[in-house]
Amino acid sequence: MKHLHSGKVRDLYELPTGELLMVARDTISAYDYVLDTPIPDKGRILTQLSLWWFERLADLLPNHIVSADLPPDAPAEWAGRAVVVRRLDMVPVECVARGYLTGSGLKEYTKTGSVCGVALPAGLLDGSRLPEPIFTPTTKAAVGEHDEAMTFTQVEATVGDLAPRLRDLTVAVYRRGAEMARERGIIVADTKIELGLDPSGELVLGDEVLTPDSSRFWPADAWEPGHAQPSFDKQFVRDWLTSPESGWDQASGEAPPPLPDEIVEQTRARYVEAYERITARTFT
Ligand SMILES: N#Cc1c(N)ncnc1-c1cnn(Cc2cccc(F)c2)c1
Repeated sequence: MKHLHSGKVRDLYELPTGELLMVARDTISAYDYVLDTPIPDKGRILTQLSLWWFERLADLLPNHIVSADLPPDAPAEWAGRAVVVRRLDMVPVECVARGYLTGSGLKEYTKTGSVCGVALPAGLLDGSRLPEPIFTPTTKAAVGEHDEAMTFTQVEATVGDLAPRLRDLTVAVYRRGAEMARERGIIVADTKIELGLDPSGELVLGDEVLTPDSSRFWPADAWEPGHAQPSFDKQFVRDWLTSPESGWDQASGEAPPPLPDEIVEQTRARYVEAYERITARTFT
């Protein structure tokens, strides 16, 4: 099969049928680096979680999933982490919705009092819940570049009449995911979805959806506005990398060192826990 694209943690191939195969790797990224040490089963866990969400979002909009069965000419090791999807004409906007303020949104808010042109109440802190979830689109930056915030006017200039539908669908997907995850003790602070047009001009949900790679997952019981919230899945990795034990100096510009087995195991357990809590299924 033909290799089309490699992201930090996923690859995209074209099948002889013209459909695409989206393959999730066991890699994890932290501090803008793809770490050398894989997290066993991460690709399978997040693929299965995403498939579970696609089913629960099907009443909101159609999706690109064709099959979770491994195509005949794909390597057996991809089983459970490769999904056949139909080809879409992807919208050139990263569709992001935020229910909480942190990261680049907080940075913009601190400077301007708004995010992507949306004015927010004064006095919000890192991790504050927003009065309502907001659409905070960005450009699709080239590899190695950073996405740039877009105002709704810029989205309209880019996609025309699709703009309000991108906004409404992105916020609706976020609301559904955030509500269901919160009932299971996980805050989804924000999420990025990919939308594309099918040949009939219908907007279709692509990519992966509501995973810890496409969203910020926070443990609800640790939520406390005013400082950076602990990541549900990446905190063990972040804490070790920034501890003296790793010997890594982030300011050096050098790539992080390999992770100890203990950190790998704890991180794998967090992915399993997120999957099992949200889906109420046992990961096997
Ligand atoms: N999903 C989807 C999709 C589709 N259904 N049709 C056409 N293009 C795409 C598509 C193009 N880039 N990406 C991002 C991406 C995803 C997975 C792995 C990667 F390396 C990169 C998605």
